Amino acid sequence: MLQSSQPIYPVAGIRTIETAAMPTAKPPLMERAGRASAEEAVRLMIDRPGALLIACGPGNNGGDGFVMARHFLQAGRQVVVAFSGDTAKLPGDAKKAWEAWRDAGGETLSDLPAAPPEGWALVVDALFGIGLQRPITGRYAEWIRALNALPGPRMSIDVPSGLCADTGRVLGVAFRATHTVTFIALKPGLLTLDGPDHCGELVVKRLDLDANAFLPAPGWEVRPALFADQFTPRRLNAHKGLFGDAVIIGGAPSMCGAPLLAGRAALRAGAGRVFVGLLDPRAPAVDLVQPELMIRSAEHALSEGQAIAIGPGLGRDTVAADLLRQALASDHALVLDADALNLIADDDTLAGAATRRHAPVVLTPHPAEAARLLKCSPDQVQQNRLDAVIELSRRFDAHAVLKGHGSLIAHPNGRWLINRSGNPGMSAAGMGDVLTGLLAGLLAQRWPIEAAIIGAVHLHGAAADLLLAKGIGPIGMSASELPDAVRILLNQWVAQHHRQ
Ligand SMILES: NC(=O)C1=CN([C@@H]2O[C@H](COP(=O)(O)OP(=O)(O)OC[C@H]3O[C@@H](n4cnc5c(N)ncnc54)[C@H](O)[C@@H]3O)[C@@H](O)[C@H]2O)[C@@H](O)CC1
Ligand SMILES: [K+]
Repeated sequence: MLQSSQPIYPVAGIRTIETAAMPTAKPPLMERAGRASAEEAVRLMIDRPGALLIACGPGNNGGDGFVMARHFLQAGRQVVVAFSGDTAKLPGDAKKAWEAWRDAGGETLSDLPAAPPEGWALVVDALFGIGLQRPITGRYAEWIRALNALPGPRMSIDVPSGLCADTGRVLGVAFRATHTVTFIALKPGLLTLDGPDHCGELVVKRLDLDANAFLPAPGWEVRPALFADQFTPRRLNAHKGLFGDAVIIGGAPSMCGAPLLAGRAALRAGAGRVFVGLLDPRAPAVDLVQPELMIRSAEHALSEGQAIAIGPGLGRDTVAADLLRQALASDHALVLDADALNLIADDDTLAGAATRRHAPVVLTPHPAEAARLLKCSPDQVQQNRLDAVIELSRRFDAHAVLKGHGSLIAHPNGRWLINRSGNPGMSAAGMGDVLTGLLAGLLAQRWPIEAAIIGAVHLHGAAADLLLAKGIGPIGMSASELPDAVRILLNQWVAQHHRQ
């Protein structure tokens, strides 16, 4: 079954939904959140007898922790609650949750207790959620460090404490959960930058709310269901002309590997023919590993194909700039990667030509390339990856993909998505070239632009995940291994989709 995509809301959106839903919510949202957390915790504690520890913070995230604790107490389970704040200062709902815990006979410790000899059945982080406002210091930082050092499963309520729910940045120090139960909908910071490293397994509890009915989602999680319309089985009476021609331009002297990798990926993604236009005059006339690739001079290749990707190993000299100018003037869908992005960042005329294009443009920068395009530092891009990709798309009136864990996609219509496939095996040279080739390959087959981008980004990560599952990586996974895995997945997905 191709699972449908889940909506993603920044904190401001979650707040809007909460405010709209709260007045009429029966049972109240905090009761639902605490109960949902308890249900998830039960699953994690199967075969783990003994007490669980819940560390509660000074806001409503702490309130969820008190509700959860009460459920376990009432179910006869040993539960220890630590809360170092002043109960008189708890916000309304959290105060009620603490009172209900106290009235049920629960005790609250003002400091973290020593772990029992057999360890905790589960450690629960209910310190901070979406209300985190600044870096964590002092006692809360000490608590988080101590909790992180404990063995066994560790669960975060809503957001790992210390993680910015909008950006995935660690503010000071952050709880490292093995499991995170998040409420109402996904948040961007759980899915990109340092978010996935801190969330562990991520579960969404909607609290019986249809978030989209309160506020249309601005962003979505990437899932194959979003591009499954393109999964067409091939007719028996098919020929290569039906699957389009992809063109890859790049390969200045000593940089021919990059466009060849992209070309191989385009072939494995199903393009009928792939032209690779190389700048290096001494480049080999044939790729002996992949002789199907049609190697041409860069100039010659530009006159072929339905989709062009330019940039891998392109270099930045005047010949490269001139080729880019020609590619921008063509009527084809155009993928700009690597040095094509660097050239545009340095030349306002080229940037203007990219922005004014009628046919679609896709920018696929890594954070350093995005920084050059946005005239800021890579750190600034990483501080808020979502804002950066939206700004890139807006500034160039183009589709933009910001690479890195939790790759982000922004479309000129304002819609954005976050991809969750992929693993650290992809931190290797040539992986970006493979993504560029996949995009060109899907565009050549006339996938609509959004489906091609979402599909290529997801396939790229999913292929690496398939290799990982076979023991090929993360250490030593190489870009040349990805295209074969892409082919396996695409064929599986098409077959699966048509069995449903
Ligand atoms: N509002 C609602 O309707 C619901 C809220 N829920 C829970 O409530 C959470 C949000 O609650 P809040 O808005 O109270 O926010 P939090 O509980 O995340 O934290 C806010 C509190 O922490 C303090 N604080 C923020 N950053 C700090 C720092 N670095 N060091 C020390 N103190 C810091 C603030 O002054 C405030 O007291 C959600 O994440 C979720 O867990 C759920 O119960 C679902 C319903
Ligand atoms: K938390």
